[in-house]
Amino acid sequence: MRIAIAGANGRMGRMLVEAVLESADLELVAALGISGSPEVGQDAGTFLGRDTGVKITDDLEALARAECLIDFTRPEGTLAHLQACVRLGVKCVIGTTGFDTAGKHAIQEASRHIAIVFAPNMSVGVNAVLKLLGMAARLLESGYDVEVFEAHHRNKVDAPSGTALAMGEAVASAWGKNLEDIADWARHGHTGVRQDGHIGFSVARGGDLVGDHTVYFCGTGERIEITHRAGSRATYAQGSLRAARYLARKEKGLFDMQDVLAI
Ligand SMILES: NC(=O)C1=CN([C@@H]2O[C@H](COP(=O)(O)OP(=O)(O)OC[C@H]3O[C@@H](n4cnc5c(N)ncnc54)[C@H](OP(=O)(O)O)[C@@H]3O)[C@@H](O)[C@H]2O)C=CC1
Ligand SMILES: O=C(O)C1=N[C@H](C(=O)O)C[C@H](O)C1
Repeated sequence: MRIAIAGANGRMGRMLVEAVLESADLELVAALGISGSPEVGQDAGTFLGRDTGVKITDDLEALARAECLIDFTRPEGTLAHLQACVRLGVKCVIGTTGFDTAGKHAIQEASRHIAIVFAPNMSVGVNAVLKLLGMAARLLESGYDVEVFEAHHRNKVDAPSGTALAMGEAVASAWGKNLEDIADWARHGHTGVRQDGHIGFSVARGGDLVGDHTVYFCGTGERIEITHRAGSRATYAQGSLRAARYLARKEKGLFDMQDVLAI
């Protein structure tokens, strides 16, 4: 399968370039960077000391060479790339987080024309946790306060993480609620007592932390903690390649990692 990678000089982009180069069934055919970035014009494998023959380019027409784009950039970048994918008939794996409602709607709209996997976390472990959370939330609906905590590296720009939001949504949906209606996004000063049935969020940023998520179910005299810790971005890269291979069999439609993993 012919793969393009957007944000090829980013943290995830580099993991993906390396993972594609190491896989026997995938071929790197294009690497996108943004205009003005010092890496544009360099070989996509320069950071590995390798010559791949694929130069990082800011020309979206390079996508025409690919069957599938893997995009871990920023919402505005992903949406621009997605327009080119629709025009050129290229499938898309979207790992970018931080979309607003209009952005999510644009992805849904694009999926009427091309096949897309869109997921805030590509790791198998996190997607298994999302399933476990639905079960825990149903068992612990009454008498338990749910709190979602996430911690990431100092360069992350969106909060709470897309994964933390998906975890909150998994609990809210098991309770038959909309997350927006029951989320406590932050607390500061005289907050008053905690409201029953709400989901609290808290966020830490520091150093090079890859990504930790914990959901607490706090009851009387006990608490349950469901935690996922990522030790390396390789887990996201491998999940993304799995998503691209899944799309090889799809013409159009919007899928998530639960679809890819059939869980
Ligand atoms: N779904 C998942 O499993 C995961 C999702 N993510 C998400 O992926 C995204 C990227 O994360 P990460 O790799 O750490 O971020 P980085 O900042 O390391 O990389 C972002 C890349 O996108 C490029 N970029 C920035 N703005 C634009 C734009 N407007 N248009 C096109 N390209 C742009 C950057 O170029 P330059 O450096 O030149 O500015 C860089 O190459 C985030 O939203 C993050 O939350 C991250 C890990 C796992
Ligand atoms: O920015 C990151 O690093 C990560 N972002 C994703 C998110 O927002 O959930 C996934 C993972 O936690 C790493």
